[in-house]
Order: sequence, then C-alpha cells, then structure tokens
Amino acid sequence: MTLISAPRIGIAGITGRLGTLCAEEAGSALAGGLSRTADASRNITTDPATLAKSCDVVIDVSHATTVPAHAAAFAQAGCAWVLGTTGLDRGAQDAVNAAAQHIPVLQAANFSPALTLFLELARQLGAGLPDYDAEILEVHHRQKLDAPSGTALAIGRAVAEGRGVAFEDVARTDQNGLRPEGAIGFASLRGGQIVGEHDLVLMAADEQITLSHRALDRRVFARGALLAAKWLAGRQAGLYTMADALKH
Ligand SMILES: NC(=O)C1=CN([C@@H]2O[C@H](COP(=O)(O)OP(=O)(O)OC[C@H]3O[C@@H](n4cnc5c(N)ncnc54)[C@H](OP(=O)(O)O)[C@@H]3O)[C@@H](O)[C@H]2O)C=CC1
Ligand SMILES: O=C(O)C1=N[C@H](C(=O)O)C[C@H](O)C1
Repeated sequence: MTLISAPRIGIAGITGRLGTLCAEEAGSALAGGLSRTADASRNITTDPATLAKSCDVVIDVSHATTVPAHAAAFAQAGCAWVLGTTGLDRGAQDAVNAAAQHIPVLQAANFSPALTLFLELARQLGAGLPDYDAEILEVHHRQKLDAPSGTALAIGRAVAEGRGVAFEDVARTDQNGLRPEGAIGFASLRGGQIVGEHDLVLMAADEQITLSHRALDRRVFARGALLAAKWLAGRQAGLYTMADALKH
C-alpha cells in the first residue's frame, strides 16, 4: 500500500448541490468531474471510465442509479471511490461490495464528523436500552429524492447492531398497525431548504432520551468528503467507513 500525499480528485455529481461544494473544497486537487452533460472546459465527462483514468480517487455524490456503472468503471481503472450517494437498492449495494474486493471504497451516508460519532452513540444506546422503542426522525430540503435518508437508515442499523438483531427484521417504515415489539421506526419530513436533521428517540413508559444532529451548512459534508478522499487514496482494497478515516 502506498498512500498518495496529494491525490488527484474527481467528482461524480459535480453539478449538484453537494458536488459543487466538493469541487470548491478540492481546489487545485480537482482533476475533473462526471455529469450527464459534458463540459471539456472544466474536464467534465459523461464517461466514468474516462474520469477514473485521470484521478486517484473519485468522490461520488450523484444518483443511486449510477452506482453499478460507477462500481464497474472505478474497479476496472483501480481508482479509489468515496461513495456518499444514498438511496441504493440491494443490487447497487452488491455492486459496491464487489468493487471493494478490487479497490478501496469508503461508503458513508453522511460525511459529517459529528454524525459519524452519533452512529457510535446510537450503537451504545441500542445495546444499553434494548427494550426501549426506537424511532428515527429525519428532515430534509424539498429536493431530496430518497426516504428514509441514508443517514436515518445508518442510525437504524447502528441501533440494531447494538441490539444484536438483523436490521431487516426490525425496520419499520410503514407506521400502520400496532407497533411490533423491538421495531425500529422511521419518519421523514420534506420541505424548504433544511440541510439535514436527524433525531434518534428511545422511549420507555417512564423516560425517554433523544439524540439530535443538525447539519447547519452543507459544506460540512463537502469538507468531510475531502478528508475521506485524501485518507482513502492509495489504500488497500476494502470497504471503509467515515469512522475509519476520522480515527487514523
Ligand atoms: N454522504 C453525505 O454526507 C451526503 C450525501 N448526499 C447524497 O448525495 C447525493 C446527491 O445529493 P445532492 O447534491 O443534494 O443532489 P443533486 O440532485 O443536487 O446532485 C446530484 C447530481 O447527480 C447527477 N445525476 C446523475 N444521474 C442522475 C439522475 N439519474 N438523476 C438525478 N441526478 C443525476 C446530476 O448532475 P447532472 O444533471 O449534471 O448529470 C445532479 O446534479 C444524494 O444521494 C444525497 O443523498 C447529500 C448530502 C450529504
Ligand atoms: O440529500 C441530502 O441532502 C442529504 N443526504 C444524506 C442522507 O440521505 O442521509 C446526508 C444528509 O442528511 C443530507
């Protein structure tokens, strides 16, 4: 493994809300971008293989449907992949896992340092309060496409992991009917320009605890993505988390 001190960074989804900020944060390390509309003047291509050839690492904040093609192209080129896109289906996640056999992949639904620590606290709360009703509320801007948010799902997975249960067995996105014992529930609100809010609430008959995170500026994600990219470039193949990047 040879870590790269000044990696060339590409951005998939470079024209988007987060991609634009990532490009700004990358500064002179920016090698190019990926979009559905090419722009040679900015080294923006429509072809993931072409982008991968000019980069050491790609920050991917685009759309879930692009994930299988990106996985194949980046793995083929040997380019590291920081994946922040959310809303992946099973097939897309399988493609990520397969790519991680060949290249370093850091997958994080949320690049914020505080939210990364939130996941650890959620794991502890899940383990320490196994019988409390766990509910996760997330609020985002009106343009967001996926629900529940990737972060909300990651929080739910952390609680389930703390409880030693399979997330798929306890996740509850439809609130109709009697609340099953041990369920982890989700609720989503969409409106305005809310950057991203997440609450984990654990409730018993006689007390309740809430863990809250508020992203106040989308740039927190862009800064985290850059930190992740610089940490990942040149590492061994494998699937890494934001916690890995923050603790080294
Ligand atoms: N990990 C994290 O910390 C964070 C992750 N995210 C995630 O990043 C992703 C992007 O978020 P955001 O920047 O707000 O989204 P935007 O819609 O603003 O940007 C996404 C970009 O992806 C490109 N794209 C490629 N294929 C498609 C498609 N089929 N449909 C729509 N867009 C497509 C578009 O660029 P073009 O039109 O040029 O092709 C678009 O500008 C989301 O999955 C979001 O959940 C967001 C914030 C933080
Ligand atoms: O789409 C967004 O904006 C965000 N998406 C991520 C998610 O789905 O969790 C992270 C953050 O909450 C903002």
